[in-house]
Amino acid sequence: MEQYIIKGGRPLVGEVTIGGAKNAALGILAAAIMTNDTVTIENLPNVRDINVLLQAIEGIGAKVERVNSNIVKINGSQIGSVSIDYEFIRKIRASYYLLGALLGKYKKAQVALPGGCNIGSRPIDQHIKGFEALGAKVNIEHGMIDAHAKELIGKHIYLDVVSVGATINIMLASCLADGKTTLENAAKEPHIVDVANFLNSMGADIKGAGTDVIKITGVKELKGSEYSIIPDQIEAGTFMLAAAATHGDVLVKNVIPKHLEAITAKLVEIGAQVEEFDDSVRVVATKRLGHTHIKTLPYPGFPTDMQPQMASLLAVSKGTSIVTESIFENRFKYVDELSRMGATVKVEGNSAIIDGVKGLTGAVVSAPDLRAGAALVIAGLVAEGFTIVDQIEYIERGYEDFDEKLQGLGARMEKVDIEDEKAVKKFKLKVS
Ligand SMILES: CC(=O)N[C@H]1[C@@H](OP(=O)(O)OP(=O)(O)OC[C@H]2O[C@@H](n3ccc(=O)[nH]c3=O)[C@H](O)[C@@H]2O)O[C@H](CO)[C@@H](O)[C@@H]1O
Ligand SMILES: C=C(OP(=O)(O)O)C(=O)O
Repeated sequence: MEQYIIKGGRPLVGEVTIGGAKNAALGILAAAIMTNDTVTIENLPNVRDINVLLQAIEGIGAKVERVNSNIVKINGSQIGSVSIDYEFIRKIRASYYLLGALLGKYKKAQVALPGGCNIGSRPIDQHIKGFEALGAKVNIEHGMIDAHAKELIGKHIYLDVVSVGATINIMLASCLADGKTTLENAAKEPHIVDVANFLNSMGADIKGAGTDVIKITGVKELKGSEYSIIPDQIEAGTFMLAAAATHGDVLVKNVIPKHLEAITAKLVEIGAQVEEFDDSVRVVATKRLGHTHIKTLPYPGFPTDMQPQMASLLAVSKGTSIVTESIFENRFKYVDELSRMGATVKVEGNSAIIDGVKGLTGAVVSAPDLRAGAALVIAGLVAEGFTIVDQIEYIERGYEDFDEKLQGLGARMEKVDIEDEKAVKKFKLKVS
């Protein structure tokens, strides 16, 4: 087990390059097994969730060749099983995409119920509603979802809630169905568009991704493709907020500035400077920033996956901010940890009321989930003294080389073994 040790109090300065989007990559890897040809995927983030999904795909017989840490070739022609029952697959959310992909290709699939971050109850009724509308029978037994159909037939499907996962899953299953599927009240996140673009590059016929009505005309088969995944909006946003919180000056490279608008707008509102270039953004903060109110919403609203990191920034900004979480009911688990570092935050219902303090002090804290973990690292970078963040396996689910990228911006932090007291002492000596 590893942990981060951080000596805070230094502005982040320099350039950082953002990797491929985890949440697009998960849908794309599942889609890749839907053809019997070879698919090459570039700009794949080398993070834990992706590696778990690749192992699952290999486990059912697909050929997975890692060309390097960010390029993979996948061939799904030898898939011998449609049953994914690995203990580890339950740890990731996106295992559910194998349901849509296998159901679309083989008209049957059995996948363990998904895991992912424990940020709320996270039902999958809309995925099931979509599969059933296409003609599948879906049963849940012994922790497994079983879906099968004689044939899948395109339908008009209206999602009762805007769901990223259900939108992608229904796109996956319906692109090999007979006839046309119209998906209304679809999610519009950039990763939805990326998965649709990838499927179209394989020969699918999907129109309207990025709007709330997606039309999918089924095709007989999909073919091989070479595809590069879009940059990770959330990784980029995390570095933008870390730059602002530490009063730094960071050029965040390899991004699509349009995808970052909700974050940029809030940063500008509280007094940071944000300069947009073609494929990078520069964030500069020279003084303590101001307060604002945030409400998480589906894209293009403020992303729930940026809510904890924004709370860390507002915890050290001037004035009172209110952060309202409207997507998941249990996404404030980091608040107690932030309070241990001196933040003044009170949770009332689905809002956190943050009274900004001048500074934080380092403490030993635990990452309760992926983005909350990133938020605690931001707090540690700001805090006076040493912060230890443990349970970093959550952070590594979604951030590639997080410690190394932050070190590249001047952060004094290291990843050390939790048992290795000498390493902690050595780090403390080095930075004192
Ligand atoms: C792997 C992945 O891409 N994860 C992202 C995905 O999660 P995920 O796909 O799980 O999130 P959804 O967009 O599906 O969830 C949105 C809301 O809809 C509800 N809901 C969802 C499905 C369903 O069948 N029934 C239902 O009620 C959820 O409880 C939640 O309140 O989108 C979330 C919202 O942007 C992000 O925080 C996650 O990082
Ligand atoms: C919540 C997240 O991931 P998952 O849906 O895989 O738990 C996330 O990426 O912030």
